[in-house]
Amino acid sequence: MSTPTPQPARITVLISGSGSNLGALISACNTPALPRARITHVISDRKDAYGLTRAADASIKTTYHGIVPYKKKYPDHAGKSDFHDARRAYDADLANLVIAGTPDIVVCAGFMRILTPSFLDPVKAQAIPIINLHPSKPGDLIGAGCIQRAWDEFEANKRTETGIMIHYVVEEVDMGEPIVHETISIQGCTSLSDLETRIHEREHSLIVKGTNSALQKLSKHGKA
Ligand SMILES: Nc1nc2c(c(=O)[nH]1)N[C@@H](CN(C=O)c1ccc(C(=O)N[C@@H](CCC(=O)O)C(=O)O)cc1)CN2
Ligand SMILES: NCC(=O)N[C@@H]1O[C@H](COP(=O)([O-])[O-])[C@@H](O)[C@H]1O
Repeated sequence: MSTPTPQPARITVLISGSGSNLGALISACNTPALPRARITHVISDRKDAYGLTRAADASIKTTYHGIVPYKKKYPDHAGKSDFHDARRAYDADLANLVIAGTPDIVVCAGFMRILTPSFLDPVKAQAIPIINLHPSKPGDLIGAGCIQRAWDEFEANKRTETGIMIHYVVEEVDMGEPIVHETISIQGCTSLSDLETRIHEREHSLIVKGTNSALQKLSKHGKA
């Protein structure tokens, strides 16, 4: 009896912006860099994210999942500044959206929302790993705006390098186990834009390498 051909790994990608890293993943699918893989769903929290266009142009299912209806349904109470209830309801519905697509893995590629346990727990219960691209070395800069902060510290002679990493997503933001990471020298950059270009160029190969590494780990455990 012949061995059945393994089905391609199903990838869901979360985005918020241009989607150049999504584009790198789309181009890499079913090449030696990312074999037997296909992106089956792209979800954005921003309606104007150009990444949605990149996905549609590649005939990939897209969903816009915005926060505004949740903020309207759960108005802030007692001055809760970061709208806990709205965020939890948003994340619970995002988890349902993701799970319905039966992915083998979720990749955050410039997804600019902090994910709460209302998302993390249901997805983890389905044994779906979540990984994230972050423009910093492990344990260095945390959160949004890290490229700007690295540039500001370089200009203040407080650092000469930064980095990029792909890491597993856990509740503590940007503190999940690194999968792959690279150090990037800032020396020679003459502007923030220079540094952003240098970082983006290196991210596009790292996100493919990190996604493939996470999928290989899954297949070793017979999950993908
Ligand atoms: N629980 C986790 N959620 C997310 C992680 C993570 O590691 N754990 N990684 C991020 C991506 N990310 C950095 O890599 C990141 C993105 C956004 C923010 C943030 O402060 N977002 C604000 C909203 C900002 C905005 O609307 O412009 C917020 O959510 O209040 C921090 C880190 C993906 N999520
Ligand atoms: N904290 C997360 C974060 O800052 N992510 C950053 O968002 C950009 C997405 O670019 P893209 O939309 O062109 O792929 C990337 O530079 C990535 O490092």
